[in-house]
Amino acid sequence: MVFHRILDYKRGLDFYPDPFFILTNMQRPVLVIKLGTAVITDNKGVISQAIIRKVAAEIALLSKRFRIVLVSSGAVGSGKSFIKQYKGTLTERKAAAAIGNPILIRLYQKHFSAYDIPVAQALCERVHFSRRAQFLQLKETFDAFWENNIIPIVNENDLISNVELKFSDNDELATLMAIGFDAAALIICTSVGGFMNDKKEIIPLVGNVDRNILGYVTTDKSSLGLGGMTSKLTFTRLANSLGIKVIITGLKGSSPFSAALAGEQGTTFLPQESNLKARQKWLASGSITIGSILVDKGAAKALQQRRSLLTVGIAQVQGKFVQGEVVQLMDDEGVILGVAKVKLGAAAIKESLKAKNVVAAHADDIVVF
Ligand SMILES: N[C@@H](CCC(=O)OP(=O)(O)O)C(=O)O
Repeated sequence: MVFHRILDYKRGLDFYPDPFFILTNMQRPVLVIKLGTAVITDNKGVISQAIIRKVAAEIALLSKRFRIVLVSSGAVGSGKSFIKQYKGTLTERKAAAAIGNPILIRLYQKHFSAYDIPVAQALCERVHFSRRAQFLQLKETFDAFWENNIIPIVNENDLISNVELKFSDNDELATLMAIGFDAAALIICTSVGGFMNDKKEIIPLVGNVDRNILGYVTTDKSSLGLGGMTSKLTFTRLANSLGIKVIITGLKGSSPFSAALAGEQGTTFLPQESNLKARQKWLASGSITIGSILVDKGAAKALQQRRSLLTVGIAQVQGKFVQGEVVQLMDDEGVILGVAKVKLGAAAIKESLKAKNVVAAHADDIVVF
């Protein structure tokens, strides 16, 4: 009976079990919350203590019902004033992040300690997701955090991330976390408070991130962070296609995350049914922005029929990737069809574009969304 109720809860998040019922660690679904730089920064460009206090208060409550992963940007913003004549070069950003991360984590430590909740810092790199063994280690450590009521606070390990190996932004990192942990929901907090239509009204519910929805995207983004709405929607689409609910929202009101989960605030993007196994989900989430392969109509059809990808069906190769890496597959209009772990690197594919029987990715290593 109890097990049945929890499963309902995980699937829909519409059904809240008795609040006095104590959930064991594994019964609590995973909830990933991502805070962008702009949303935690005040109008003087400083991380706001009042906002961190409010976030800590609500997460302290939610942590009784969920295993929380808090992905927080703000390291570069917290550290850049220490760099003389900061211009935002990659090296300066790395230095600023290394200075800012402990400042940021001290703030979280201070405000979570009011609820006797310790925080742990997890600085992640792309390799933690693109190598399954590394992700499984990260997973074990996070289980230890949750068993001890510790909140993991995740950010990119900016100091040693060079351009090619960087996450595109923390929206990507949060999405990879949500997919890797098969989260019940991913909440992405932005300063605009949700996804807006062309009249600047927040759309409360999106069933499918289709061309119509993508048509509302403007290229506006805050001057403080890295990720804009295009990146949010790209990752939302990926998470939805793997069965994860995404909510793009803001920090309005006293309980913004609960309001978002109840569908009262922000934009909820509904997940699709997903029968993919954990390895396939990992495959779908690994290294998704290293490169892309554009396929012709014939190859797109073959992929839908779960066949291997042959080089003859490839129209274009983008980015530098090597054998064994995971890349996006796109149709001739640039729509993402899925992902594949490639048997050949970008250069080798380009050399054999016209060859008939050269396999670029084996069917077992392809996930079509
Ligand atoms: N790792 C960087 C975050 C970069 C980033 O994605 O920022 P944002 O677009 O504000 O989420 C930092 O902590 O400043």
